[in-house]
Amino acid sequence: MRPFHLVAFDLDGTLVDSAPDILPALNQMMASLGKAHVSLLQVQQWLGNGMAVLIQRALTGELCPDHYDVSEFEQAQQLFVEFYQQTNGAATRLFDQVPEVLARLSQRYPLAVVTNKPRQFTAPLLRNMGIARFFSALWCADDVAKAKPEPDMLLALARQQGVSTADILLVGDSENDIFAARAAGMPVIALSYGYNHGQPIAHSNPDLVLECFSLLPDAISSLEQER
Ligand SMILES: O=C(O)COP(=O)(O)O
Ligand SMILES: [Mg+2]
Repeated sequence: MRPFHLVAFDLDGTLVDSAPDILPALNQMMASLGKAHVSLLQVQQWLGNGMAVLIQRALTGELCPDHYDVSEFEQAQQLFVEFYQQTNGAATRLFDQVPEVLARLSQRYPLAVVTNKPRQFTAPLLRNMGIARFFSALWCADDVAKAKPEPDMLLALARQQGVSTADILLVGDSENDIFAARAAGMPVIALSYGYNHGQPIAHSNPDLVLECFSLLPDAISSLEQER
């Protein structure tokens, strides 16, 4: 039995379903550039690698956007930032049981958010969803050199909090969370309901896969028992 010292959460697809606000912002961007609309399903499959990659995926229609026009991308990014500022939080919803479980876990562990979302959208969204108060640390993609799947933000969190990465549990929804956790030497639990490029998250071999957030406290206890 070895307790965790901190629990870190991914945001999009783990705590919040944000695709319903990202979709209209992306489609306003596409319309402004004279391009065809994208679908909710596409957005759900393209989320997870941060804002720049999401925009490149929308512009090319491809998950691995090798070739895109750099000046069109820069214009698109400015447009997306402007439009997402207006939609961020409007239709985004917390997944089932998120505030209840965070309230319970926060009695026991310091909690953190580690997200590929830019900070300018993350901080207001956490406040708007009423969950900012549960977190004592926040690391976003633009706070570090490389976003997840690189481990930069997980290592920065561990350094900042003076906690070994092996004593931090990451909770995420995407292979990017699993790869980052593995590279940082962190145990990781995955939620199966989030965004993972249309693939089952079990394929990325997290320590545990859960179907709903309410199962988290018991799952954390069982991982602690096995350590
Ligand atoms: O912005 C994204 O693409 C995903 O953000 P996340 O790391 O909170 O899932
Ligand atoms: Mg996510």
